[in-house]
Amino acid sequence: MEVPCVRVRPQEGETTRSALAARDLVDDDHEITVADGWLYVPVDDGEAAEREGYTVVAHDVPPRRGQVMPADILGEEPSYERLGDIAILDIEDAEAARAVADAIVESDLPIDSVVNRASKVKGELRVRDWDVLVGDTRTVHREYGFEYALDLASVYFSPRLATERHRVAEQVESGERAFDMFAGVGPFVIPFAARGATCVGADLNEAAVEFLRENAERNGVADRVTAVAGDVREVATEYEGWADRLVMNLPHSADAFLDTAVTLAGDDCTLHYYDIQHDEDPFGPGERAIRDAAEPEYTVRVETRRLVRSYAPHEENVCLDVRLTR
Ligand SMILES: C[S@@+](CC[C@H](N)C(=O)[O-])C[C@H]1O[C@@H](n2cnc3c(N)ncnc32)[C@H](O)[C@@H]1O
Repeated sequence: MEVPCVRVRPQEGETTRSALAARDLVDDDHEITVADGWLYVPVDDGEAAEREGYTVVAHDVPPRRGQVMPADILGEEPSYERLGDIAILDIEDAEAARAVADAIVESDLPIDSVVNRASKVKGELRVRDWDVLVGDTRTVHREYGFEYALDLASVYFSPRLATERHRVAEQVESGERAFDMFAGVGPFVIPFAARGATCVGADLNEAAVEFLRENAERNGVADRVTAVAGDVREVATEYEGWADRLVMNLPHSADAFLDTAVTLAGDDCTLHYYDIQHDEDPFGPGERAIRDAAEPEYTVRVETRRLVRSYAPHEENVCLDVRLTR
C-alpha cells in the first residue's frame, strides 16, 4: 500500500527515524523499508515532514504486524528475567510455570528457551537446579557490549549484577594487573581486559573456566586474560604480591579467602569485596574482616560502601571498595 514516506540513504536511517519519532511523525502501522538503495520511513503527516526539510514520496510499504507480548496471551504481565535467549522464571506452581512458558514462546519475543528455578544456588560452585520447560540452558548473553557464552546448568551467572560490574569496570585503567578470585565465565575480567588490564581469573568450576577462555576469545581479549581452574588458595601461590586490583564476588564466604587476597595484593591494591549481611549493619562485618586480615601490613582505606541490591528481607548484597597500601 502506498503511504507518505521520508526517503533517505540507509546510513542516515536511524538518525532520521529518531528525529521523526521525536516530532511524533513516524507511522507505526507500516514497516520501514529499503528499496533501490533508499530507506523509506513511513510518516503520518507527509506535509509536516516536508516542512521539517525531509524529502517525502509516496511509496509502497507493508503494514506492520503488532508485536504479540506474553501479557497479550496471558491477560497479565508475567514476571521473568532475560538471559540471552533464555527466559528465567521463579514460579513454584508447575502448571502456572508451564502456562507462562507457553505464552513466552508463542509471543514475538526473541526467546528460544524457558527455565524455572528448581533450587537455590548451592554448593561451592553456586550453580542451581533448573526445570527446563522449553529449549535448553545454553545461551550467549550480551552485557554492556560484551558477549558471554554460558550454560546455566553448569555455571553461575546473574544478569542482575550488570550495573555493578560496569561500575567496577569503569575504574580500571590500562596497564593495571587485575585478579578475579571467583571469576565465573568472566563478566568482570573481560571488560577489565578490554580497558587494557592484564587479567587473571580463577575459578574452582572447570566448566566456568572453559567458558571464560571461550569468552575471552569471543570478545577479542584472550591475549590479556589468563584463566586458571582450581581453588584460588592454591592458584594464588603463583601470583604473590601481583595484583593492583582484586575482585571477590563470593558473598557469604568471601571472608574465608581474605588471607589469600592479602597474599595476592601488591603494594597498592584496590579490593572489591562482595558480601551479604543483615541490613542493620551491612558493611561492618566485611570491613572488620578485611582489617583483621590486612592490618598492620597494609593501611586499609574503605573508599566506597555500596548497596548493590536487596538479597532477601533484611539482607543486603553490598560491595566494599577498599584500598590496601603498604
Ligand atoms: C557468585 S559466583 C561469581 C562468578 C562471577 N564473578 C560472576 O560475577 O558471575 C562465585 C564463583 O566462585 C567460584 N568458587 C567458589 N569457591 C572457589 C574457590 N575456592 N576458588 C575459586 N573459585 C571458587 C564458583 O565456582 C563460582 O563460579
